[in-house]
Amino acid sequence: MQLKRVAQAKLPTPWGCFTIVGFEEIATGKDHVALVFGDVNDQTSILTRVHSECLTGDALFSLRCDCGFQLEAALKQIAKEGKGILIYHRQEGRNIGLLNKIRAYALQDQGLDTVEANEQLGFAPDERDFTLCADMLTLLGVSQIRLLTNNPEKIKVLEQAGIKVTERVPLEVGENANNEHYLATKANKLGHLLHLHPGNH
Ligand SMILES: Nc1nc2c(ncn2[C@@H]2O[C@H](COP(=O)(O)OP(=O)(O)OP(=O)(O)O)[C@@H](O)[C@H]2O)c(=O)[nH]1
Ligand SMILES: [Zn+2]
Repeated sequence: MQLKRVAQAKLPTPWGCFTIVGFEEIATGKDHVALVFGDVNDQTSILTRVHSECLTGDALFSLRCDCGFQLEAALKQIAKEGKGILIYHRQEGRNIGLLNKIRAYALQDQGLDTVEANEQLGFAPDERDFTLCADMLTLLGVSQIRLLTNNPEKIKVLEQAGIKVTERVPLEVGENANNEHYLATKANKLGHLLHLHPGNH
């Protein structure tokens, strides 16, 4: 276990009242949170979103990516379902950090795609470690999930880490004129399962 559970409190949102649970990585002190809705310990397969931190999309309204739209849609869907979990995985920029993501954006402004930009900066296309998310689920007493994602790699790593993913629930929102090339690269180079509508927004 790489994390400890530290604190929890109510978190009212426009879509319902969640419980925010705070975790700390034992090795580094880095914090992560999960938003929990309803009874997630009833032995059913729990609707879950593993959301990677994206300050620009989640909080600053960026249209370069689909993150903010996915965050809102996932919280709404979990509240509508009456139970579920959103893990807010604090590995910004696919874990290269905010400042390197801005460097990667600058390279994309010069014509590189999201994968080439990471590589030019000396990083793998995706540096995230989803085993931490499996640990958060374990600390929440959840071992079986229906995962809101378009990324098959997330399912693979969570299953290897001992979480049973009984279903993939697609989360395709937020396509726009600014991110269509970015989304196409995710589909073509990173294996994301997306149905895109280029030029049709
Ligand atoms: N390095 C880098 N990170 C990015 C870029 N654009 C978005 N991100 C980060 O990518 C992460 C989100 O990953 P995505 O590839 O959008 O989606 P995913 O989480 O793999 O898959 P879904 O579950 O389908 O959303 C967040 O941490 C963003 O900050 C970029 O151009 N470069
Ligand atoms: Zn984003």
